[in-house]
Amino acid sequence: MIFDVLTLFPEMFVSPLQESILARAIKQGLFEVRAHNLRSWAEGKHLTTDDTPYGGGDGMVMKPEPIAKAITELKQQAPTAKVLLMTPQGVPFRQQHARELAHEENLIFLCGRYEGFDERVRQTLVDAEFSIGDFVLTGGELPAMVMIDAICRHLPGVLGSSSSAETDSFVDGLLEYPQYTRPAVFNGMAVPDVLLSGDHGRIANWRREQQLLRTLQRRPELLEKVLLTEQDEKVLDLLRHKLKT
Ligand SMILES: Nc1nonc1C(=O)N1CCN(Cc2ccccn2)CC1
Repeated sequence: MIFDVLTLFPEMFVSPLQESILARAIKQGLFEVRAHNLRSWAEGKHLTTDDTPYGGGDGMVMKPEPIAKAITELKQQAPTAKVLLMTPQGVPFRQQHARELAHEENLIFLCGRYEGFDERVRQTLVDAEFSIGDFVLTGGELPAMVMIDAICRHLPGVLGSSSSAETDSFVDGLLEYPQYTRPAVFNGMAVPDVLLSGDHGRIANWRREQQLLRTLQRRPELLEKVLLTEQDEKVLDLLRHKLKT
């Protein structure tokens, strides 16, 4: 997988990729991130990339020409690359998108600053628009890095053997169960006995119940979309009853 990023701040894509899992995966050649400065495709004495909005108003709008030139050039090397625009007006980015996008060979991320891009960029050059949440950031770089991180976890070999993206929160549509590690007692708080029992059937049931409880308490709306077994439904009825009392 090759991620191309078009940005005014390519340096923002250096240190997050020099640490931990992502750094190791890059070293192993599992994926590559190429951050390009949009200014390289700008014209004129000052290499202008933005201008004032037609119709007046505050802020600056990113000019269409440099972006069109950049995308055209990148697509010469990767004609099937999907162009993704980071914007608060985008589709809310979800785990399912991360899983699907991990199957692409090449993705091009368009990171905006200021008030965003000239609408003609969006209409003619962008394949999909994503938002990472209903809040306004200073630019599209962090959203692009968030998406790259989430997508990479689904690339073969990135998470290594010890864990898998298949057991993530949201994979089965439920929130994750609580995790514990040594010591067995910390500040007077003991690890639940079931986890020390060695009874893997009981542990699996306890973990599933904890997922259902946590999802019911924190994100009940997710339960509408989840495929639940009859056992799950029974547990949920009990939990709802307990929560009422
Ligand atoms: N939340 C988010 N999830 O994705 N992006 C954001 C986000 O807040 N921003 C701030 C505005 N930037 C500039 C901009 C504005 C409009 C159209 C395109 N670009 C983009 C990134």
